[in-house]
Amino acid sequence: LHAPRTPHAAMADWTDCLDFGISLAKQASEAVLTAFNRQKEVKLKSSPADLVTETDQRVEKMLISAIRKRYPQHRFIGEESVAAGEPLELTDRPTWIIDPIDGTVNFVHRFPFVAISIAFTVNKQTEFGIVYSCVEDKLFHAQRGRGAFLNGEPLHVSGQEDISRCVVVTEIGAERDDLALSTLTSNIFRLLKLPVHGVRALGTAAVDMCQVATGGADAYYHIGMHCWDIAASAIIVKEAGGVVTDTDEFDMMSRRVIAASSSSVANRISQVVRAFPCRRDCGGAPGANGGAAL
Ligand SMILES: O=P(O)(O)O[C@H]1[C@H](O)[C@@H](O)[C@H](O)[C@@H](O)[C@@H]1O
Ligand SMILES: [Mg+2]
Ligand SMILES: [Mg+2]
Repeated sequence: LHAPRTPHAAMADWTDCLDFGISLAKQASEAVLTAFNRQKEVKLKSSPADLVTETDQRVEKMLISAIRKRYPQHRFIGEESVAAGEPLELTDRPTWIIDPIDGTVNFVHRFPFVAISIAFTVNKQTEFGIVYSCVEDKLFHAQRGRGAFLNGEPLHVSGQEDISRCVVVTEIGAERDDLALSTLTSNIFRLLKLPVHGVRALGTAAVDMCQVATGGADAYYHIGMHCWDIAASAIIVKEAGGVVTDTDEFDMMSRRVIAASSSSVANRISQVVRAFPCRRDCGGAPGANGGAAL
């Protein structure tokens, strides 16, 4: 059952790729910070709140070309490459899942939470994740089975089991249609009425989710994000002892996620939070879940 399904899995240790990914994330952060206070040319993607800048595109190209030069056989899923028409397909091949700037709205507004998010999968299993919160200079990373770290210090979730003692992080993404907005705002209303201690949103899914790994938040949920927003932070939460789920198994392509300090908190959130229909990023049946509980 555990025999490698492809020759790639025979190379059990991906530390060289992780170290290279971390060095690239630091390089990319320099480019993001150089542009952070400068005038930006902003383009729209899926909605008036889904922005992209030349820096997003340039950073992603830099990351992919550097990785391709070192690992020519590897595959890529990059937010801006997909936006430019590249196919979004996760295979068994070693794959880098890249969000060059997570929090582009923040980047455009100089709201100081922007991150580079890089995940790496083999046989569709995440081997490591890197989230670099550039302005904060906080490098989160995790390697499968080897723990989660913030600037080299080990991370552990809060372990909170009581939803009424939780700080919950979420995002109101780029959707501006009535169904999405009424679903998302009523989710926040129901959580606050439980009550929970607080609801927070930093404007970057990756950094939001890493707060669960630090114990600074106790849960995170999001509907409508994409695989590149959360692929890296998902393994960081899991390696910090947290739970990452959806209705059942976590499926990074489903565009729904719950990350929590404990399964009891994850279960409570899945009872309270409702989803709206989202087309899957790839694979499986088209996104169902029209407003049902997660
Ligand atoms: O900034 P990007 O990479 O586009 O990702 C954000 C997404 O676009 C928003 O819809 C979400 O609300 C944010 O949490 C993501 O970080
Ligand atoms: Mg993103
Ligand atoms: Mg992005």
